[in-house]
Amino acid sequence: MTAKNILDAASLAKWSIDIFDSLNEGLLIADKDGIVQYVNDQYLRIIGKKADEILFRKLAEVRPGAILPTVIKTGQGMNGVYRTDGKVEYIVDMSPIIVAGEIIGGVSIIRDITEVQKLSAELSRAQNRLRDLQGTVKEILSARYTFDDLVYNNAEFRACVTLAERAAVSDANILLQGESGTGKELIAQGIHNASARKHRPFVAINCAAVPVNLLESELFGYTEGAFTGTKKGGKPGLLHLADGGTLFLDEIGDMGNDLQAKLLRVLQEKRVRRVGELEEKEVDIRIICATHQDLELMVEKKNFREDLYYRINVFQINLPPLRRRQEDIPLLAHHFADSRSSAQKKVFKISAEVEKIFLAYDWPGNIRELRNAIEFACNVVTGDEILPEHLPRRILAQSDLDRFLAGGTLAQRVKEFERQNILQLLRIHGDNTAGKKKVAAILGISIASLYRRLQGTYHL
Ligand SMILES: Nc1ncnc2c1ncn2[C@@H]1O[C@H](COP(=O)(O)OP(=O)(O)OP(=O)(O)O)[C@@H](O)[C@H]1O
Repeated sequence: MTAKNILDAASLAKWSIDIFDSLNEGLLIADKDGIVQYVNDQYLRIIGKKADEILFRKLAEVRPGAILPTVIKTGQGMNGVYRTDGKVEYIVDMSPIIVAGEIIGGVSIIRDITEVQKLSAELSRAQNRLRDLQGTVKEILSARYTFDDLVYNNAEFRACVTLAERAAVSDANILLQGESGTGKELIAQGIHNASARKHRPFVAINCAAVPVNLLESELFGYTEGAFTGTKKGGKPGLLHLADGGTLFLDEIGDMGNDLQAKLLRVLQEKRVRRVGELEEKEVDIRIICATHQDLELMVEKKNFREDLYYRINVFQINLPPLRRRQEDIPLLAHHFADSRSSAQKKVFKISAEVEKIFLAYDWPGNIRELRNAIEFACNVVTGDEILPEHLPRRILAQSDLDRFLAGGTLAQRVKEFERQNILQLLRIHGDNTAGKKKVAAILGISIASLYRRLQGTYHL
C-alpha cells in the first residue's frame, strides 16, 4: 500500500503545503486567472516581499513583467529564465498546471543565484590571482644543478669550485664574476643545493633583462592600488618569495642606483616592505650576485655603490673564461655530445679535426657557445661524426682565418687550397675508389696525382 492511499484529501493537501514550505527553491502557484494562491517563504525571501503584498493578488499587477500569466495562457512551460530584482539575481522555471486536459493554473519555481554569482566572481578573482602568482613563481627555480654536474679538470676552475663549496656552508653573501656563459648560474645553484637552505626556494632574476622601472616591483612586490596599473590583491616580491632560501641576482651591475640603496637596506635590516605598504616583513635570505662587469672598477667610477659592493662581496669567486680552460674544451664538448646522444637516441662523435678547431677558437660566448655549437652540429650532421662543415659559421670563419694567417709560404698555401678542394669534392662524390676516380676526372688529373695532392707529397 502506498502513502498516497493512506492519506485522505485534506491530509494530503496539508502534507503538500508542508513540503512546499520546506523547499530550498522559491515556489509560487497562481490560478488560471493569474491570481496568486500560494507562495512559500523562500520565494518571498528571494524577491524581498511580504506575503500580503502578493498573496491573492493578480500576479501581473504585483510583479510587472511576470511571465507566468503567459505560461498559464499558452500552456507552454519555460525553464531557466534569468531575472533580476534589485540586487537579487535568480533563475525561474515555469509550468502550467494541467488537470484533465484543462489549464487550471501555473507554478513558478525560482532559485537565487546571487550567491552563485558572488562565488563565481570570487572564483574568477582567485583564478586571476593564481595566474599572477604563477607568473611570479615561474622565476622560482628549484635549483636543478649540484656541484656534481660541473664538468672540469682545469686547476683554476677547480679552485673556484673549492671556494664555492666553502662559501656554501657559510651563510655569507657571494659575488660571482666571469664572462657570460662561464657557468655563474650553475655555480649559484650548486651553492644553494650544498647549503642548509637547499629545501627552501632558489629564486633567480636577471637584473639586465627586467626594465629598470619594473625591477623594483619585481623584487619588492606591491600592494593593490600602490600605483596605477597594479594587479588586484597586489603582488608579492621575489624578496618575499625567496624567504628562507637563496636569491640569485644575475647582472647586478645593471641595477640602478636607487634600487641599489633599497637592496642595501634589505641586506642591513633583513626587512622588506612592499611598494605602497606601511608594514615591513622580516626576511631571511642569502644573496648570490653575479656579473660579467668589473664591479670594483664600477665602484671606482662611482657607477656602483661601494657600501653595497662590500655587502655582497663577502666571498668573491672569479670564474675563468673557457679559453683559459683549454683542457676542459674537449671534455665539455664530449659531455655535450653525449647529452645529445642520449636525448636524440643516436650516437654523436666529435672528429679530431673539430677538436683542433675548438682548441684554436677563442670562445667569446664561453661554455654556452660551446654547448650551442654542439647542439647545432648534432642537428646538421646526417651521419654520426661531427666534421668541421657541421659547425656554426662563426666558429668556422675564425678557424679559416687562423689557418689563413698561419698558412705559411705561397707554395704551402696553394697545396692546402688544392687539398681542401679535393676533400670537398670527395665529400660530395664519395670518399671511395669510384668517388676518387670521378673527382680526378673532374679535376683533369690522374688518380695517382690526386693521392699525391691529398698527401701533399708533390712539388708545385
Ligand atoms: N662546468 C660546467 N659543466 C657543464 N656545463 C656547464 C658548466 N658551466 C656551464 N655549463 C653550461 O653552460 C651554460 C651557461 O652556464 P650559465 O648559465 O651558468 O652561465 P652564466 O655565467 O650564468 O651566463 P650569463 O652570465 O650569460 O647568465 C649552461 O647551459 C650550463 O649548463
